[in-house]
Amino acid sequence: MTRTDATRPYPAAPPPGVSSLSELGPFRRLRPALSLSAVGQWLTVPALTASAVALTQGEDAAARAQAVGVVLGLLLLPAVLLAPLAGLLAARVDRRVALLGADALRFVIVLTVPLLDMLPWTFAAAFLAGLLSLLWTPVALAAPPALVPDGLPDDGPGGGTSGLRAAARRSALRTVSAAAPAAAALFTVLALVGAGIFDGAGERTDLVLYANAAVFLLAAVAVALIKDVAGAEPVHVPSPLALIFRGGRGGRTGAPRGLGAAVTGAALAAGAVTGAARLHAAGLGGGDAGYGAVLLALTAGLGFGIFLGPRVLRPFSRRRLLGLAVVAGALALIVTALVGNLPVAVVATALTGVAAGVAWACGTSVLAPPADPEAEAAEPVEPPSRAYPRAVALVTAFVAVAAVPPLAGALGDTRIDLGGGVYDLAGTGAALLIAAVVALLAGLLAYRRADDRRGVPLVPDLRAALRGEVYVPPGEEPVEADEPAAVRNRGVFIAFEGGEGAGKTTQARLAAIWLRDHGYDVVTTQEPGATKIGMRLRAMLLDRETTGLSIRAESLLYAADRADHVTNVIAPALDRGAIVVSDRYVDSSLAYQGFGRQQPVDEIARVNEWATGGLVPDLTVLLEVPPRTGLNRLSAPADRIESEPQDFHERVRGGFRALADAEPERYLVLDASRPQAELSREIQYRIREILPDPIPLGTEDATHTFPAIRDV
Ligand SMILES: Nc1ncnc2c1ncn2[C@@H]1O[C@H](COP(=O)(O)OP(=O)(O)O)[C@@H](O)[C@H]1O
Ligand SMILES: Cc1cn([C@H]2C[C@H](O)[C@@H](COP(=O)(O)OP(=O)(O)O)O2)c(=O)[nH]c1=O
Repeated sequence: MTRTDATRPYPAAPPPGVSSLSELGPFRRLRPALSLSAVGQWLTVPALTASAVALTQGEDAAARAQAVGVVLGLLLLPAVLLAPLAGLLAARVDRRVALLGADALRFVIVLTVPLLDMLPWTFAAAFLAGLLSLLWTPVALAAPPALVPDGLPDDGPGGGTSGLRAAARRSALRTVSAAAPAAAALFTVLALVGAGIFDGAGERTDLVLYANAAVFLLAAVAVALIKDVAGAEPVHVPSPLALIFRGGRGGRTGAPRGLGAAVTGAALAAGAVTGAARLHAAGLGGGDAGYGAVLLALTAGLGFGIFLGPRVLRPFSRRRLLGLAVVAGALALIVTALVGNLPVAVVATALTGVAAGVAWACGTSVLAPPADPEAEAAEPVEPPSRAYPRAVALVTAFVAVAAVPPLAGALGDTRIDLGGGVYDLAGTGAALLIAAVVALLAGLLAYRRADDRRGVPLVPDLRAALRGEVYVPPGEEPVEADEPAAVRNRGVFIAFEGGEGAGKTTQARLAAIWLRDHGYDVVTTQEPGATKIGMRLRAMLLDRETTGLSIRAESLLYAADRADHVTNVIAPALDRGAIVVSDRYVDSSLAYQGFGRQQPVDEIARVNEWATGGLVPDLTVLLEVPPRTGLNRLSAPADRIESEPQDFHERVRGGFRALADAEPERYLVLDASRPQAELSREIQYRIREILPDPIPLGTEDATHTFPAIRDV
């Protein structure tokens, strides 16, 4: 059996020479400095929010809520509107100067907030801090990989310079993300200390702000002490709005079905909690410490969810889990909204965080795998496959944090008479409830769109997954191999069709390589002649010496080849969960023997349905090329069919087109005169939509092997 480790391209042990990242002195020194900056960056969020609340102390609830919304919105606004500008700046300025400058400026800005003690300056500080974070983040993510020297020996997949750079990039990402719960914890501690020392809310907030400024100062000093942060190089930061505008299904981002809805739902739930947390916690008697606890629950939950995403309920489809996670997160948010108890709100928020993290992990790793993992590993900042979901998450979170607090203020507290008693629904609770319902709808939409086990009931599917099994609905148990009519497979069947020289063989091969790189069990095959009998049939069919073969006999011989092919190659592979990529299938007979030979297409379709037991591809890629262009591409002497006149090939082309037009959702029609690389990228995007989870995840535990990978 062959084991593919392609989904885990980085070896545990780095190559000799430099055996781990921690042996790189500059990297060792930079990491704590970046950690400090990142903690400062995250701490700014609750610190400035608390400042806005303290500065609006005498005002009514709506004005305070509005101030919170403005601070949070301004913190995120630069990332939404000015991302490409930050990329340009980051590319112009020396990395060390950029890191140092961002920390020093943030030190000054945060320090002046308690000194000036004015709401407009708190707002301005939020915008400026957001702007500097936008500049700092791409530089901080690009700096660690740049510290790995060129030319390290490459003694394995992912080893050497490129392997260590990828590891450094992931380490930088972890450093920045892990700082969020650390900052929330620090804020909670500072709030508790402040509450113990000071009576006034203003002084307590000042303590947090001074501490925040001090963290930035320490970070700036730490960066200043490092001499060897490499210089600048181009950093591309795509505009989130442009990405979303272009995005969606079939857009250039190639976002698969359901991903946008899922990320919107998850980010809405997380953003709404972040926006409402300060006021909601205060309403529940929690003050700043309660606020910190909610933020800690959310951020730690998110991190845990991202870790859990690929590991939880392994036999369960990740695509199903994606929508379910969003729904679960929304339900937890409803609990936060309706139950007026701080510990319950903290626990429910942790669950919302975990669910959002699981959704993110499922969405980005399974639904949007990188088209070219190696190229993405080399990306200094953001893998392109993540750019679209990240843009959706950012813009949704922006809307949520900015809109939920003023919405809560506008709704105000409501007293509902329940007959026997009264129920008090806080304004924040009502706003969270609205956000939760929208997130719930987004989750249900994502579930509908991304589900790859439609028709399989959810509860038994979940129960089986809890037992570590894949649920097989009654009546769909594996059946005898010689009965293609009853193929009950879990795999995916992709056919490549088109005229002579269209590039079917080339693209089928490239698609198979790509799929294998992602750990899928792939069987590549072709018609006619994939089996022993098939080879003899192929010889008869294509030999130019074969003369006088009747059209019906020709059709039946192709169908006979296909029947053998399905029974002995395609069906067994699909039954074991493999992805079958076939160069030609039934459509070739319909196009060549039907349209080309001008025979009744429905009769040929009937014969083929019987021969194949009705097995239809999940996706047919039709490569369209003018017959003359295609035939000119071929180098070998023309076979019996290729030697047919031009108008025969024109009819074949028209036939393929008619078949695709009749069932557009099952076809991907491409102009095959375009460059190969472009075509294969489009094919990959489309294939992603129909991919199941990498089945080895489940099977691996049971068998400790991946299903065999073989070419037929
Ligand atoms: N998009 C393309 N543009 C130009 N040449 C191509 C393209 N795709 C394939 N080819 C070339 O055309 C020839 C036929 O390709 P092949 O994949 O064997 O076609 P088919 O299997 O459809 O007959 C090969 O030499 C291949 O390198
Ligand atoms: C599968 C199939 C192929 N054909 C023809 C098309 C091709 O000319 C030939 C298959 O030869 P092949 O060399 O495999 O063609 P290509 O590389 O273009 O895919 O058989 C039919 O006429 N009917 C069919 O059902």
